[in-house]
Amino acid sequence: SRGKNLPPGPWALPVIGHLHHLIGRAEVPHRRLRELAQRHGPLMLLWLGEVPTVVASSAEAAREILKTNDLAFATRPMGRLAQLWYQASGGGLAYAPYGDGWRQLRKICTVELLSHRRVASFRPIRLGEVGRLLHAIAADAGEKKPVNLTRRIAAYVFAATVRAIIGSRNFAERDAYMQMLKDVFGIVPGMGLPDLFPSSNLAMRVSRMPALLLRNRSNMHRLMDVIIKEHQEFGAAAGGDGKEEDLVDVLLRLQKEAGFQHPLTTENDMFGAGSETSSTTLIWAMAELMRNPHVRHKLQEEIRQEFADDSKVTEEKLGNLSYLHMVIKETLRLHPPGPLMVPHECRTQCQVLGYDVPVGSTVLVNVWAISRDPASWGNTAEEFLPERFEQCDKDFKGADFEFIPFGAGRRICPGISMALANVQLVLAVLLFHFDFELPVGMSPKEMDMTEKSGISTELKAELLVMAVPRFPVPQTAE
Ligand code: HEM
Repeated sequence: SRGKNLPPGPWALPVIGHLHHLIGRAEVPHRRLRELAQRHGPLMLLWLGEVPTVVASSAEAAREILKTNDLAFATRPMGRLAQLWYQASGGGLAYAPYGDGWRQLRKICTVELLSHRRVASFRPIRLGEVGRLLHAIAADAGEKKPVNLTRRIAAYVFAATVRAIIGSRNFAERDAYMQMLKDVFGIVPGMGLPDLFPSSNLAMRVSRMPALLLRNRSNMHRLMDVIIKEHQEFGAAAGGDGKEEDLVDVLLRLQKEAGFQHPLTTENDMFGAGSETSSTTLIWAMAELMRNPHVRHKLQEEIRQEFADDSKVTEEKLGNLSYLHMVIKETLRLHPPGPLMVPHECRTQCQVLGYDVPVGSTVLVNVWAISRDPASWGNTAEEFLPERFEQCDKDFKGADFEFIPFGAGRRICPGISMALANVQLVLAVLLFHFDFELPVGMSPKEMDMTEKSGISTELKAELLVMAVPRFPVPQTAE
């Protein structure tokens, strides 16, 4: 650090560095990091065990990292757990080091897998699965029992994602796969012992995470291998029977056509990044709507007016629902599923807010703190107030860095269209077909909104509601 102007931070201890400020605390890491930033400033340097970690907690700091110095921060830190998870595949897309391999995968993702055209081609899948979701809720309502929205929504998103990726609902051991994904997503990146003390073999041996990751990795790969073999044997779905290609078909085709080395390593990323984040967003949105009945009623009125003549929701008209879009933005502002984004790493010497950022340091952007900063959002920053988006035209590309739930710059989330297609549709159909109430005896103010920490930050308690059918649920074609 000699001669360097390093970012400030709280007091540190030998060996563990600043870990005592984070570990063993009741708060989830992004909340604790905001408290520290309020005392030490919008750019801090923390030693998390052996790992120098720079934490950005203001829109200005985020802009300098993700725009001004985008290239210097374009890579990801590959901790020991990520190395175990990805092994020879080199980081899938989400953890690939910046370079040709990442560029190739990223292009495939944006042009082939997650383009607007591809997302539109999955419309029949979404409609089919949304039909199942509505029927399941109608059945719960018929029996006058509470609907477990957390489970129902997670099952919808997972099924829609599985079908987009493998082309079928028939996925051997799908519940087991879903649970394995949940376990893996429960690990906060960079916070496991082996990541905090990468030079220590003892850390690797005493942590239970390596065994959990290895077990889940080999089971998930075994299941995916069966699917890939089936696709190879029976050919692409698009081969003549008029069915759209699924994502495994596309990857296999590209690998054959261009001899790519990497493509087949992205499918687990797609399952994880695609399903956990979208279902987390939907559950937070429904929880906020239950806590704020006036917002729910206003949104319901907009949706019912738009679709009154059709007696069902159609995707083509979702673009007309301006209040729905405000509700989704407000949900992602207060509850970004990745509150600390996905970690970046500093590759070359550079300055942020006038401080020198050490080469090789892990960089966390506290998106959660930034999107609740009163300097940008005023004294209502902690409230759920979708109308605030009426006055400002913030989009998801993070132009002013006050609102970056999908990140920004080169590594911005490539799945925005896919995520929004699911979130918009599910919210619109639920609120069109049903009225929702909290179970008897529970008031909106009493709802437990505690967060559960993990790669994506979910609502800790399961969301239980009473559903009352208003418009008949359509028969699905399936
Ligand atoms: C509401 C839903 C979602 C949210 C809030 C979200 C958020 C994010 C964030 C914050 C990042 C890191 C950006 C950065 O480091 O600058 C990211 C990366 C990524 N997301 Fe998403 N995401 C969502 C849905 C999806 C979906 C549906 C997919 C794909 C099916 C997806 C695929 C990815 C991938 C592959 C990356 C890594 C990109 C790279 O490193 O180049 N995400 N996402």
